[in-house]
Amino acid sequence: MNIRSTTLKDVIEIIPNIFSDERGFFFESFNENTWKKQGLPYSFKQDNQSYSIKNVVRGLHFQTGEHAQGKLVRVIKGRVLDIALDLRQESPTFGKYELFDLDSESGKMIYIPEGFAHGFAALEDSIFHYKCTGEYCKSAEAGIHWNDSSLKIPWEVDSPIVSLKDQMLPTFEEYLQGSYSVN
Ligand SMILES: Cc1cn([C@H]2C[C@H](O)[C@@H](COP(=O)(O)OP(=O)(O)O[C@H]3O[C@H](C)C(=O)[C@H](O)[C@H]3O)O2)c(=O)[nH]c1=O
Repeated sequence: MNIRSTTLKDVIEIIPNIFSDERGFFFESFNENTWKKQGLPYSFKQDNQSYSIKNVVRGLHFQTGEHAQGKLVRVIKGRVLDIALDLRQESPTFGKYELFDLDSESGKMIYIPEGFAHGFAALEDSIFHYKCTGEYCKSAEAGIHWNDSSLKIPWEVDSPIVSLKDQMLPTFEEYLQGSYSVN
C-alpha cells in the first residue's frame, strides 16, 4: 500500500494494493499487523457505515474530550468529497482543512486522528464506511456548521440535503468562543 502525508499534520492518505482480475478486484481494507509495521494507528473500537443519497452533506462532527475519535474513512459505493478540519489548538495546521475525493474504485482511505471535525458530501448515492478509535458517546457529540462563512467549504453539491441537527450546529467562530475541548 502507498501512504501519503497531507497538508494537515497527522492526517494520512492510504492507497491499498488492489488485486484486479477478470472477476473484479480485491484489497485488504485493514490489517492490524501491516498497519502496526507501517506505524499507522491500528487500534479501533467501532466500525460505522452510512448510506447517503446524492447531495447529502453530513458534518462537520466530532466528539469532545476523552471521547474524541480517530477515523479511518473510505467509500464502499459511490463517491464523496470528504473533509477534515484541524481543531487541535496546538497544531501547526489548527483551523485548516483539506478536502479528499474518495470513491469505491480507488479504495483510497484517509486516517483522521482525534481532534478533527469530519464531514462529507455525497457526490453520488454512496455507502461510507469508517473505523473509529473510540466508541460513540451521544453526550460528547459536537460539531461545526457545514456552511460556515469563514471556512467557505466548496462542497460541490447543489441544494445540499442536511439533517436538522446539522443545520443547528454552531459556526467555527461560535465554536472557538465556546468551551469545547476536542482532546
Ligand atoms: C455516529 C453514531 C450515530 N448513532 C445513531 C445516532 C442517530 O440516531 C443515528 C444517526 O446519527 P447521525 O445523524 O449523527 O449520523 P451522521 O450524521 O452520519 O454522523 C456521522 O457523520 C459524520 C460524517 C461523522 O464523522 C461522525 O462519525 C458521525 O457523527 O445513528 C449511533 O448509534 N452510533 C454512532 O456512532
